[in-house]
Amino acid sequence: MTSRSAPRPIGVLFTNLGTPDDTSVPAVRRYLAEFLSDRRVVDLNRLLWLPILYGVILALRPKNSAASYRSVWMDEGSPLLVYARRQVERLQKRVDAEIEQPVHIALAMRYGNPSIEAGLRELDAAGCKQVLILPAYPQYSATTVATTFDKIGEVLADWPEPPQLRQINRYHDEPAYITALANSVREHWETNGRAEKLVMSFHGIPKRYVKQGDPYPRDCGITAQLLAAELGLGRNEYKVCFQSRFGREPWLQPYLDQTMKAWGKAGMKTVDVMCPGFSSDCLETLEEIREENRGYFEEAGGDSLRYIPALNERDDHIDMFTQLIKRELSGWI
Ligand SMILES: C=CC1=C(C)c2cc3[nH]c(cc4nc(cc5[nH]c(cc1n2)c(C)c5CCC(=O)O)C(CCC(=O)O)=C4C)c(C)c3C=C
Ligand SMILES: [Fe+2]
Ligand SMILES: [Fe+2]
Repeated sequence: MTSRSAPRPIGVLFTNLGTPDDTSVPAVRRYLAEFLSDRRVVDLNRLLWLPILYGVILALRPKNSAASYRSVWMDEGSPLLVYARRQVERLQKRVDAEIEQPVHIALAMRYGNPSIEAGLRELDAAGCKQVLILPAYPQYSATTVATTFDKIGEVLADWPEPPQLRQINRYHDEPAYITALANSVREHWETNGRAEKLVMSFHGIPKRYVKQGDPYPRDCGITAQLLAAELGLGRNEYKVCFQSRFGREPWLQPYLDQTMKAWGKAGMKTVDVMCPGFSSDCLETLEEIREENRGYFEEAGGDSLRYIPALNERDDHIDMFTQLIKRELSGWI
């Protein structure tokens, strides 16, 4: 520091995927159009994909998706955004208490609002010349993390003096993250007892992306192994599955929906399902797991699928983010 004036604040851009602004069909269509036009998400040739996207998907899907969003919407808005806001609010308090230098945390979503541009402008207005990017995805995938960095680069390409940047690519094996996950499972077991199996369900991606080099399933496997070891689970006591398949090509397997149907049919009575890849509850956990997959399991003969909530604004989750930020800011603070 060359000047003796008050130190400049350091910025943290805390990001997640994004969600529609409301549950109307036009708002969901707007969100899906932005999301599904991203080449990192759907990499098909534009001449092939855009007619399918605009002619078929955006004509049909928003109506069903809007109904699903309505079933999970909270008084304050979309769960993903509500939990992300709470995380940032709590994290800001913790960072203020633990780091002497001012650190300003801004929330931004890759698609929709608050946008990446709005988040970067908020940090700029606060005087941040150094910014740490923290995508709230524990496991790296080009479809989530890389596209966030792409968007930040795209926005900053128009700025005369972009801030100095650092980025966090993943935190899939952070001891504090594994501990927080294990705590959430143990608390669930204390209240509900233990089901016959614990399922760790991760969002899927097309297998083809993995063949092209996306390391995402490796990150998921490491999280799962560390968590199983922390909980003392044997190989037959848990299973890793992948959910949220989209389109016709093969995605990562085993598929959660097929597993739930098969287990219900085979006579299993209870199953606990958690989603260690989702830092916040959202449509994919609250609707797809707690409603849709519970239906598959129970209709096939199971008694109950019990969903273990995401880490959301838990203290141990905020502790983990605080530790991560402190470590990644070393040399700046
Ligand atoms: C089309 C391909 C998709 C890829 C690849 C993909 C990867 C991916 N997504 C998440 C996290 C989330 N996805 C969410 C919703 C969602 N995902 C897709 C498609 C792909 N995701 C769609 C079309 C949707 C929208 C909902 C729907 O219409 O079914 C969400 C929830 C958003 C919310 O508003 O609550 C999250 C979170 C990860 C982690 C990931 C790759 C690892
Ligand atoms: Fe997704
Ligand atoms: Fe889904």
